[in-house]
Amino acid sequence: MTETRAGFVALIGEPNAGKSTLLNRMVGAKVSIVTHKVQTTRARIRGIAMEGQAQIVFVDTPGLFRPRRRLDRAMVAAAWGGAADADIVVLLVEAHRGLTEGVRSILDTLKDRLPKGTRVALAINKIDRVKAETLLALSQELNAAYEFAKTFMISAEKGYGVQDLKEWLAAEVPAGPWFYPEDQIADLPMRMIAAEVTREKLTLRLHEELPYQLTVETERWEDRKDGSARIDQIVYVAREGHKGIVLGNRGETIKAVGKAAREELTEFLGRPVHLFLTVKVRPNWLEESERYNEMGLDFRDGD
Ligand SMILES: Nc1nc2c(ncn2[C@@H]2O[C@H](COP(=O)(O)OP(=O)(O)OP(=O)(O)O)[C@@H](O)[C@H]2O)c(=O)[nH]1
Repeated sequence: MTETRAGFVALIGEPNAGKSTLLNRMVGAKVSIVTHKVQTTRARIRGIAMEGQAQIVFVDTPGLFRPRRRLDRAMVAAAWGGAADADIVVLLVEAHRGLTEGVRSILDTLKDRLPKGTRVALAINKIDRVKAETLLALSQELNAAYEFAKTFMISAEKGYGVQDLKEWLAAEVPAGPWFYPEDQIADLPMRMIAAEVTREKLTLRLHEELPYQLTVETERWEDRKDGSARIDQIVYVAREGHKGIVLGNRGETIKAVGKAAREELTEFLGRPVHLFLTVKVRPNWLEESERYNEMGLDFRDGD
């Protein structure tokens, strides 16, 4: 039996570089809604891909751009947080835009901030939009600006080169046990999506009242014979007092949140959903959250 491998890979690049498209190609279509949520929740999202005996856990970071407002700074910090935790970083550069000022500033930040020894692969994306000569020149220019571990020419949209990149990542992640058992991977994205939908509805409903130490986990997911899905989730809060806020007067807040989340999930899944929400106090939430954060199972806002 071959040895198992597992590691974290951060996809970085300017906004619109194609990170979500690439992630979806490597992980599967199911995460697309999660990455769409990045824009609204500013959460760090991960998807998981298996390649042979390797488990690749992707960190899809919010777009890296020059910080202007305070919020932007928080987003950029969150993006770099993801990159610094990773075993391997993949920088996506758009073939038709080339070495832009934005890419230059990312390269500078990589030199300054990335822990020594973290390998960075270059993926020149959207190669379907340019001629071969342009590509070679661009690859040389970029490799002169940074010492990349490897250069890939890909089209995330059309799928060119994506398998090569995935196989390389699989070989590069450290040897070691998988972070997730194989049978959990299949529905993990769906569980994450479902938890994120409820989290979003809570945010919309509670605004600034929202206890910031709050997390939603999908405990159980049952696909029923009649085609519907039963989803059980737990909303964890850190204090007894927070429980009252989330429940609301006579439970009206949690009921409204559950209804809104159920409607969105029903629409997304295209079949009836029975959603059951329970609010629980978990005082040691903070310590645990670090663990969950590491595993990519948590969706708190970045600021
Ligand atoms: N022609 C072409 N278009 C692509 C390719 N990959 C991605 N795109 C398009 O580029 C646009 C941006 O792609 P996304 O995957 O959303 O980019 P992103 O990096 O996740 O963007 P942010 O979430 O804003 O950071 C979309 O319209 C994609 O369809 C490609 O290989 N070729």
